[in-house]
Amino acid sequence: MPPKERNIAMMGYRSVGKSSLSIQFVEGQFVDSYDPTIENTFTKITRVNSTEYEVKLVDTAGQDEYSIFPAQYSMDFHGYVLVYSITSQKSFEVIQIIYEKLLDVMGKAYVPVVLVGNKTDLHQERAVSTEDGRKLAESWKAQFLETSAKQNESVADIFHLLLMQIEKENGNTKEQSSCIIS
Ligand SMILES: Nc1nc2c(ncn2[C@@H]2O[C@H](COP(=O)(O)OP(=O)(O)OP(=O)(O)O)[C@@H](O)[C@H]2O)c(=O)[nH]1
Repeated sequence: MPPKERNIAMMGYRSVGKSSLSIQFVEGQFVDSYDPTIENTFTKITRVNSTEYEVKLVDTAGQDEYSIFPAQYSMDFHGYVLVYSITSQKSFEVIQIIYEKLLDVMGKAYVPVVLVGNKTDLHQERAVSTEDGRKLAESWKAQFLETSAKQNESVADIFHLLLMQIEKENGNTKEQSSCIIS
């Protein structure tokens, strides 16, 4: 069977680590420099349980509270990774605005989303509590993870959870049990 194609967009405020998470997932490395993204697309074959997926990952340009939701990201996407940095309250506020705009532009009450609080290695600079992140995700009925792109902590789990969430949305629940990522 050919892999299932899944298109996923990474969204969030500037400099929260969208590119770093994408590169860590796809290439298994962390580059400690900052180069603002315009748009990048990555492809990776990944397996969740016995199903193979071809993930097309679109790393978008950072957005702020004034950005209009880019129309090109409202079509042909199966799910969204919404990223903030645990060191930035502003990025946490912006992600809520991005989520509202996403639902609005999709005209749906539910869209497969994983909320990600990145940069957990910078715990001394933490500005957003785990509890606040979890509560926000609960209010969205979304999955929630805290990650470190730098230390490769929970990075693959983001995509694993989202792929499962997308399966559920498509009515395929058999893959909700135990999971293996490769
Ligand atoms: N300590 C630490 N730094 C990180 C982490 N993830 C990203 N960074 C750093 O944060 C800065 C911004 O990372 P990017 O991945 O470029 O962020 P982005 O969200 O893609 O930024 P835009 O392209 O502007 O939207 C870079 O200097 C990264 O090295 C992390 O988990 N821990």
